[in-house]
Amino acid sequence: MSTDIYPNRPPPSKALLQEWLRSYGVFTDSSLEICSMGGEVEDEHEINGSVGESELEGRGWRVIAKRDMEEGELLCSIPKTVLLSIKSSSLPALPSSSSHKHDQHTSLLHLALCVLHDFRLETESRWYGYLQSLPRHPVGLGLPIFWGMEEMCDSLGQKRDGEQGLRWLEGTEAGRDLERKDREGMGLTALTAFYKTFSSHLPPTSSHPDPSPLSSFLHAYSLVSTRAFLIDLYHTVALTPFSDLFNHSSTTPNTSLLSDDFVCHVCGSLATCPHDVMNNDGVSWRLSHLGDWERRKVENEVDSVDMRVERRVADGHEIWNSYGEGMGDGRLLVEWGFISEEFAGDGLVWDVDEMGRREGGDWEEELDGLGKEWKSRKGGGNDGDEVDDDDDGDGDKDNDNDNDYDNDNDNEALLCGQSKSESHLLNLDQLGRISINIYASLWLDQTPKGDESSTSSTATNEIGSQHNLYASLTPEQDDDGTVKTKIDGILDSAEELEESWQRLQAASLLCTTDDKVEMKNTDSSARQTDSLPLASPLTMTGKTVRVARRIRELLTARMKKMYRPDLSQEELFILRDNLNPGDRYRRLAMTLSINERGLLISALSKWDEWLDVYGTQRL
Ligand SMILES: C[S@@+](CC[C@H](N)C(=O)[O-])C[C@H]1O[C@@H](n2cnc3c(N)ncnc32)[C@H](O)[C@@H]1O
Repeated sequence: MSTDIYPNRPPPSKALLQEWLRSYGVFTDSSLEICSMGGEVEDEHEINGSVGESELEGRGWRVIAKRDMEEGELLCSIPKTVLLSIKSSSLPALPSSSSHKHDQHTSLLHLALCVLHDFRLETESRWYGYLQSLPRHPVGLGLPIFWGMEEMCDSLGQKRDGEQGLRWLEGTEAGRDLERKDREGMGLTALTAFYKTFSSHLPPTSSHPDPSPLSSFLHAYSLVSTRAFLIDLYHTVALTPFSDLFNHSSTTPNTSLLSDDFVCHVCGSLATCPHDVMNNDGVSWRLSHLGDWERRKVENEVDSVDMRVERRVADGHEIWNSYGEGMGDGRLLVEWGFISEEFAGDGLVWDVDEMGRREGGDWEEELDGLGKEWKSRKGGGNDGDEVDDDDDGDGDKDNDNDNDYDNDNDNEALLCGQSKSESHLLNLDQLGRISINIYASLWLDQTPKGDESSTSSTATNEIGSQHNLYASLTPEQDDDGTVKTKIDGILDSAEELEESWQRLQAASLLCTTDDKVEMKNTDSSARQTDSLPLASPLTMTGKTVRVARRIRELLTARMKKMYRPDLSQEELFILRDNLNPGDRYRRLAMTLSINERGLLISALSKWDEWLDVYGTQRL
């Protein structure tokens, strides 16, 4: 099945795009070269090696610097009059429908309808020179939401590949994201319903007198969802010609989109306009936050979307944009149809309700308190605002994996602090460390001493017990008899855990395997007298040990949710490496799954090592 987009037009042409950009006054630095992404061997295999250059050009572009480019240089400047948005499209306004509320998601759907309208106008559209350059294959651009969907597949083989790919996404961050999208009405059902409601609203054109199939709308939606940017209060999301040619890097982007968003929401003017309300100084309230010089500038300049070099690029290297901070592969796959394996973002995430907590209220307030206290115990200070200055000058995506967590310099630790992107997140970070938020949640679930019978370490329903303990900061008596607040109790326990882990690590470096075995079999109090660091472990409080066991269960349960959890990493690698060249979706999904399993395995091995020594203590 295919779309009815440009059925009789030539393949995407770079020359036509460049001519169109020039004619609409788009500035691009002369040292930027638009190159095809389709030249990879993998792609050639996919279409049996029988492709010409023009066909490859339909598979997407990237931008290369043809000289060294320094910080601050202007890469491109796109007048906002060139943007394709709901406001600029010639599609007549949609009738208001009570069943479709107006939010960012419906804006994307609406914009997709506008784009389809302009596709249907073919050469009569003012954006033809731009739209003809956009990728046409695969239909739906290979976004997982369409994997296995008959209308979006070129062949039975592709359908099977998509269906299998979806299985491999089970239990992964991408799989969870797809489920969430569906739950929140942003899945395939919602897209199909939208098109069913509004397709009759697309006017017939001379090239397309008949309605377009659903696949055309879904393809237009994929283009919008993978290349539209949030611009300003007037356009909201829009397609921005040329700016959308830059690929994404999560770790070392060279540039980002710059747009003044404080335009008039009625007419889009950046300069003072008749819709503005003036303050006592005769200045529009909308522009009153600007200094005199900046105000004069916005009153006189052409309003544009700009991109500047923010990290130097070396001659011959690709220029990477940032589609957003802290983007992990799960999200990249679901929203943009690719993975970068840069291991950025928050790692693996658990939902609040999976942990038996409720969003908002006491829980989040107390997490704020916990985060603050954790920071101050770890020495405050570094809020992670420091500039990443490790640029080695080659502009390469060197995988330097910035630490995304406040005050956590110990990569080997068992625990990490709160995520900078979302302080309430319950996650296992990219370094295999459990967040203090998860630790706190499980710590609170431990039944107070005296009711040990219900704290079996294997009872899975322990996650989910809602004690509402966060509601109180009242001091209480802990396992060891001391009286402390909940937050102090949690952090003392976390510190106790980390200290014991550090001793274990130090001991592992110094001891032979025999020593370790001996230690495992020795009563902890007896070990205090030995001279090696290994032989001087702390005596853990029972609650800390119980939490450690629950963390182990949490990690194991997550692993079991994945497709074929019985396979080892080695077996998975062999399976993946033996896939047919055309099994693109399966390869992507398996790679994501293998990487997430690797993270779980590395975290599990740390907790196993710790429990091997401390888990045998009598609780
Ligand atoms: C805004 S466009 C970027 C330009 C695009 N390559 C093109 O052909 O015009 C976003 C799409 O580019 C591709 N892309 C972006 N960054 C990528 C990366 N790091 N690796 C592979 N593909 C990438 C994905 O297909 C994504 O949906």
